[in-house]
Amino acid sequence: MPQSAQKLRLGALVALVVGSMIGGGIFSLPQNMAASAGAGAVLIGWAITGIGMLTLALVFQTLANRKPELDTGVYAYAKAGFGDYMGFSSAWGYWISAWIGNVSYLVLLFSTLGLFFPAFGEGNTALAIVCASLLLWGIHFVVLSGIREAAFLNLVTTIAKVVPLVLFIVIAALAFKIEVFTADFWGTGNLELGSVLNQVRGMMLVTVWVFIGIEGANIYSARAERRRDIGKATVIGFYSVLLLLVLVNVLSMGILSQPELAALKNPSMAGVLEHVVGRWGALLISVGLVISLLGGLLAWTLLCAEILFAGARDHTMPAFLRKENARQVPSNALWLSNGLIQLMLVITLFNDATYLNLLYLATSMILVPYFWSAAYAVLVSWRGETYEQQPGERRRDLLIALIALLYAAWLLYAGGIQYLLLSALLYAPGALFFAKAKRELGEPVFTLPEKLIFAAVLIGALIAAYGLYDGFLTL
Ligand SMILES: NC(=[NH2+])NCCC[C@H](N)C(=O)O
Repeated sequence: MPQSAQKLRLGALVALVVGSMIGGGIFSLPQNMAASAGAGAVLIGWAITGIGMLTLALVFQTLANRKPELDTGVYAYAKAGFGDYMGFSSAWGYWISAWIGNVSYLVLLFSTLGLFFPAFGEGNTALAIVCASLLLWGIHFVVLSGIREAAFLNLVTTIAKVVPLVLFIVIAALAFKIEVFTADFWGTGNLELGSVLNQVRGMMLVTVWVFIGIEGANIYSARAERRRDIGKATVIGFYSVLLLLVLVNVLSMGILSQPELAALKNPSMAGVLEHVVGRWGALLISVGLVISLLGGLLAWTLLCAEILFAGARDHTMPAFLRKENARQVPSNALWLSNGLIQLMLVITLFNDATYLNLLYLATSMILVPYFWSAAYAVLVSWRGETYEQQPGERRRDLLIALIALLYAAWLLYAGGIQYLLLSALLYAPGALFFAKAKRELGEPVFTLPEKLIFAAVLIGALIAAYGLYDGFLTL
């Protein structure tokens, strides 16, 4: 929640979008992708992601231009298009995704330190969780005392993440061997991977994870100097980040084989670079990543609180989340978010959940807000209220929104039933908050269609709870 009065220009908005997309994901991409896909499937997967994410970026652009009054974040689209419960659920899902994402950042941070201090292991050992908790509460009290994101901090984290990325790409391009890349191109040599369709499905959640943050400019749209720049920044940010991601991923597959990549510890970019240049490569990536993650933790902590706070202000969320402390920090929202991060860290310890498991969960939670954003863009261009003079543009926007919607639906399918059920388990308790907010307004909680939807979520949640108890589901 950058709160200075200064308005953001195009350059600053691009930096905001790119900065919110590049956090931890790219640094672990080589292993995360190889865990489920060979080179051929990776190329197909990136093609699907390229088209799908571009249409989603364009959806955010259209909505920023056509619906300027909806500037409180992604959930406002769902609420305007599909009613209060869908709006609430989008805010709830986005918020959960944001704080589970932070849990994954903490695990990745200590996994990175684990490359040098084995006691931290993969970031989920007892020692790692204790230290992660200390860091969590350190950040908590710093934010409570009123710190905001500062331009200087952003500059430092941006340099820290971009320098190692560019260096990696240059060195990896020189070390790239086409024989390595094409050996077992379709992953048939590794029976665990399954069919090509299976491989593509398996890598989909990772590709979404690395793009989370693409909606960043929309969330801060009230602060843009020119409204048109929001959409431009989103699309420019999309292309730059896509290029970096594909290069890091594809070049790695010409350095180590799929099974070798899949066996790397995260952050796997460190392992790949170490293989080429020796130990300093791992050190360089690790230093960049640790700084990037610290910046990311701060940014997403502020955002977690901001989502609940903004929701409480327009009565989507219960009123107690509106409470601010003397320093104008939404303190209840902050305590709730970080309290749940702490709980999740403990669950991570007892479930041996890894960074990869956590990012799958964080990503499946964000699919609902993305889905409703695309659906709302379909609705806006279908109804055509703001398109009176531009039938051609309306047809184009409708087509793009439909593709984005299809992509979002494919993601729900590709993510798989396990994560759908786990998401239902996390969505269901939201109803308590929703009901509280509704009661504060003196309104009935659910409309009839919403009752049916909630019933479906509840059934999913019960199956998931039983599955976790029985052991047929894990994190
Ligand atoms: N802490 C979070 N919620 N992070 C979500 C953003 C993930 C970001 N795209 C990354 O690759 O790291």
